[in-house]
Amino acid sequence: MSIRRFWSTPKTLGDVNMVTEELKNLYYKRLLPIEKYYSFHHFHSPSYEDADFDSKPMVLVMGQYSTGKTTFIRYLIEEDFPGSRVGPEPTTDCFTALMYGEKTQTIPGNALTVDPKMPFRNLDPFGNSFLNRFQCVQMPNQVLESISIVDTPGILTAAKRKLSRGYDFPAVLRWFAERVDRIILLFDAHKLDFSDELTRAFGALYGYEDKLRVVLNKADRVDSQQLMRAYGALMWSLGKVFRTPEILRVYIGSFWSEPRLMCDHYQLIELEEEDLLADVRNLPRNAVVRKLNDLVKRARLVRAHAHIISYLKQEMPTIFCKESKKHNLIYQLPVIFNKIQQQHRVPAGDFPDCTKMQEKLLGQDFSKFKTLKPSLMASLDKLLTTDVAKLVPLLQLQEKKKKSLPSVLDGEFLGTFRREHFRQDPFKEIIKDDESSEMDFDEWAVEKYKPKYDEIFYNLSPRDGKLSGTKVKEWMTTTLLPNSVLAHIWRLADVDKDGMLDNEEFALAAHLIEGKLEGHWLPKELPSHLVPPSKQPNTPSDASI
Ligand SMILES: Nc1ncnc2c1ncn2[C@@H]1O[C@H](COP(=O)(O)OP(=O)(O)OP(=O)(O)O)[C@@H](O)[C@H]1O
Ligand SMILES: [Ca+2]
Repeated sequence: MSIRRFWSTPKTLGDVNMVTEELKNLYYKRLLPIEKYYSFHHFHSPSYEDADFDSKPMVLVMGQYSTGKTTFIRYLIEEDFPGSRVGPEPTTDCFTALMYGEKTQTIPGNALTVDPKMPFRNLDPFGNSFLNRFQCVQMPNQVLESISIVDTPGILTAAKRKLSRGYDFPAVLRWFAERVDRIILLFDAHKLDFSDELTRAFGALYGYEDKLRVVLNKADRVDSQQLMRAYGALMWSLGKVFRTPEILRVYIGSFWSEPRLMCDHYQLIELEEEDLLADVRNLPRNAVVRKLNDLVKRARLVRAHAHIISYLKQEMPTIFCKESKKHNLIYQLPVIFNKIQQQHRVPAGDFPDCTKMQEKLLGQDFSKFKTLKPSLMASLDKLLTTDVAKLVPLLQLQEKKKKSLPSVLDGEFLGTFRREHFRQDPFKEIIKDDESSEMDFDEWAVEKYKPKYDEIFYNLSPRDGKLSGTKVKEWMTTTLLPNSVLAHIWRLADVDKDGMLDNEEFALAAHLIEGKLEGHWLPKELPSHLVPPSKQPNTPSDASI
């Protein structure tokens, strides 16, 4: 795809910025003072900073070890990234944030937390053992121009987890879950497994179910009967840990750029892939709405928190028995939650997890807590009612503008061929037995294989010397390569962009497919020695200098 090509263009940026600026303004003016006043950051989550509002939409990829997280990311960004390792055993032991950068570089966790331009400053409290396992890889990748992606260490089964990680893994996941736009949770259809660490990690996602997309990966490795069983088991287990399993969308697929195994549900996999990629593609468009949602969610939690803290303060005796009263209050917290709900009409869903709150309260001196400050609460109510409502027309305006943009999807080759695939490796690898080719324009690298490709070409009965997209697609899909890869090959091969292939272009397509099946990378753009002779620009002699 170059996935990027389907994302909003900078034309809408003005409005996006307007809404973002307004969100920042609301946060700093209305929310932050209350957060500070009631020590919200200590209990729940660090304060937002500019970078939290300004950063690109982020996708968190998580799941049990070896479910194909790193492979999935490589597939999304259509190239390999520094430090990535793929293998059957637990391989990734780092959180890696993949972000756009002019040049490829790796920034270690400790440096990231001091960079105000990065949205990672307040990861600091997770300590050194985490920061040593956190890094950012910047690279000039087209997909990363629109989104950032976070690769996470695989979640281990109890048997594999001999050593603890040395940092609060679920808490780190929660930190990311709060800030990202999408959480992609991978399962292996072949080896479905629910460990205790996994269940604990789910706790970290509590309240962010709306961002979650579940993937049942490697679905081509099992037959339909096994797939049905795996799907059923997955839904059952998810139902036990999530409050609203029915809204969870599960995508069945095999997300990598290798040929798939032929199976009864092959077509389903293609459709699901299309759906999930469309979802990811739409993230930049929905990013502002997501930020608004998260701000509202946070404001509601802040409101509940302010009521809890001030209630506790009010119940504390001034002089005697402070400790015993404190313990009593902590014990009664569920009842207190109930009271606040009724007295102040705070919805039950706005409250934090009671057990976690009890744990946090243990170490606190309640007498230092603050009482309810009406002016702050009024400001918060204003945020939740009028201020947010004022932003809606801005969002709609933005929505309208988007629709008027010419859809880049138009004119794209065939419905399902929306993605193309490119890799960074030097293309000469593909023509490995052509080492002698010293960029000689007279010699087309595909020429010597052309007769065998011609045979296929003429067998497909071209009309007026050309094959239509539909016919070529039919033939291409017999290779079982994912559509994303085939669409990229199509883009490279249809040199004159007329939506059809002549015999030279077809030979080129077939040559690229063969190279891919042999395990070589595809080039991003067509190198000149692969451009068919009839499509070569005019002879070099009249090229201007
Ligand atoms: N769609 C797929 N179909 C079949 N095999 C796959 C698929 N995706 C990945 N694999 C294989 O599964 C193994 C694990 O892949 P990968 O290392 O990407 O997983 P991971 O979730 O990142 O693992 P870890 O948690 O250990 O980092 C690799 O051997 C990889 O080749
Ligand atoms: Ca990995």
